[in-house]
Amino acid sequence: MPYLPCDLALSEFWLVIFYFHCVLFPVFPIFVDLRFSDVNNGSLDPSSPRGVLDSCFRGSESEASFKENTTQSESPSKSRALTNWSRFFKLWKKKSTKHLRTFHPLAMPKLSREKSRSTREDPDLTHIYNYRSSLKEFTLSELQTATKNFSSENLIGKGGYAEVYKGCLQDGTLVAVKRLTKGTVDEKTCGFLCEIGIIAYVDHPNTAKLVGCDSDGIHLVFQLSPLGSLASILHGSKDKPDWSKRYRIALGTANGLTYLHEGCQKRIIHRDIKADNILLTEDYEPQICDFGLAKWLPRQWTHHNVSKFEGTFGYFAPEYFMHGIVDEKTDVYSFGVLLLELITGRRAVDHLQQSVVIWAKPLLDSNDIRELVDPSLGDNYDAEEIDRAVLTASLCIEQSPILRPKMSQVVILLRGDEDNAQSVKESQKQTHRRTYSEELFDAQEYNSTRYLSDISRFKEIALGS
Ligand SMILES: Nc1ncnc2c1ncn2[C@@H]1O[C@H](COP(=O)(O)OP(=O)(O)OP(=O)(O)O)[C@@H](O)[C@H]1O
Repeated sequence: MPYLPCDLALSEFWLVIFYFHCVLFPVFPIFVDLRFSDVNNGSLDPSSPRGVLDSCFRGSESEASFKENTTQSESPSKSRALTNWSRFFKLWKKKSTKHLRTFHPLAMPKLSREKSRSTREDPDLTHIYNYRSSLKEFTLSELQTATKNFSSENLIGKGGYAEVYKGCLQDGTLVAVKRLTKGTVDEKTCGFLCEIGIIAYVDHPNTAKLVGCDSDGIHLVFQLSPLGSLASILHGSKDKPDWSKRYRIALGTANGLTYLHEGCQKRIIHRDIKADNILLTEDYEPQICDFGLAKWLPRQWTHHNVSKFEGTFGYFAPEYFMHGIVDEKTDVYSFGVLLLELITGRRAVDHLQQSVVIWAKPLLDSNDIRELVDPSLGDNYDAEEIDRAVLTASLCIEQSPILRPKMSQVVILLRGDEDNAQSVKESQKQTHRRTYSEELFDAQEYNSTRYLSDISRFKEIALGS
């Protein structure tokens, strides 16, 4: 999977976007909304663990919020989305009562600050241990013993920033030891603190379980996920999961994301939802991992602006790659791409660098379920679950964020939970709260053709194809 390097800095990226707009779409000045929207600078919430990490990040990014504007205009894409919503409610009436065991994210207890038992001197780690007194501190030699000195036979995963080794602790517990490999010492420390600051705080059955870390700050120790990542079983093995497992993975991931967005005391945007970052327990319960790019978002901020493009091409929401905007809806978009992977069995971007969104969009619009569904599933799937998943995916990848559901609505949509149907309907009727990115898209009269063409152009530039 092509990974967009962090060194694709915003300045270079704007050159690319400038090229789009000057050469391809000269009539739309892209900066217009940035200048004319009511943008206020926010400040870091000192109570957030991100505040602890402030010094690492201050100056590299900016955050902004704006006054909400409730006016909106109809666009072809909005009416198509409304059709999707009404298709969904029709489908709902057909009734599906089959429910998988799920965890209600909002039912999870919220973490409270416990009195620090830590005597550690590092203030950042002490702060983190305040949240999770159960975290263990390992010595490097303990981790070396556990992983057979980080031998290649224990290497189970490699990402853009880290290598992950299988390990066995002295008490027999199997763990995954993530060793940060890329960057300078300062960058590694930053990455480590950023990830641990969030992963130590979250606690949900559908998020990865941190066991501890080392005192040098370059190793994170997680519970081992015996099946590895979703990417490895969906794309890397002949024994692909059947539909009921895929459905369980979709629902569990949606629950985990709902918890991050709506169930935690702080809003957490993951920013790198993809098949490689969904780990699986032996009963195919998904666990979201890799919080290296995750962000806290104070409640009063509508969005966050990034100055560096990080993440994985194929999962980027249009407002992210066009304007660097990050909010819950950028995660919803990535989840929609993940859902398409589960339905179609295709990669977000395949070896021919074809995007699953570009491939699936016409089929989603014509509701061509037969063509969409992974041929390897044959007819072995629950048609109602597939219908719900297809509709949910098409809503999640809407180009305009306002038309994408919130993650809690995604859970309701996927479950086909009749009891909550009314509340989703009601929330759809409510006045839409416009986000900054929606203003941008309306101003540009962004349409489906331009959306697909921008994705294609971006793909060409990012992947050099
Ligand atoms: N707890 C775990 N159990 C089993 N395998 C794991 C575990 N954690 C990570 N892995 C494997 O290691 C891979 C890389 O891990 P991770 O995504 O955390 O690294 P990263 O360098 O931060 O990746 P990215 O490039 O996406 O930022 C995962 O895709 C997965 O295959």
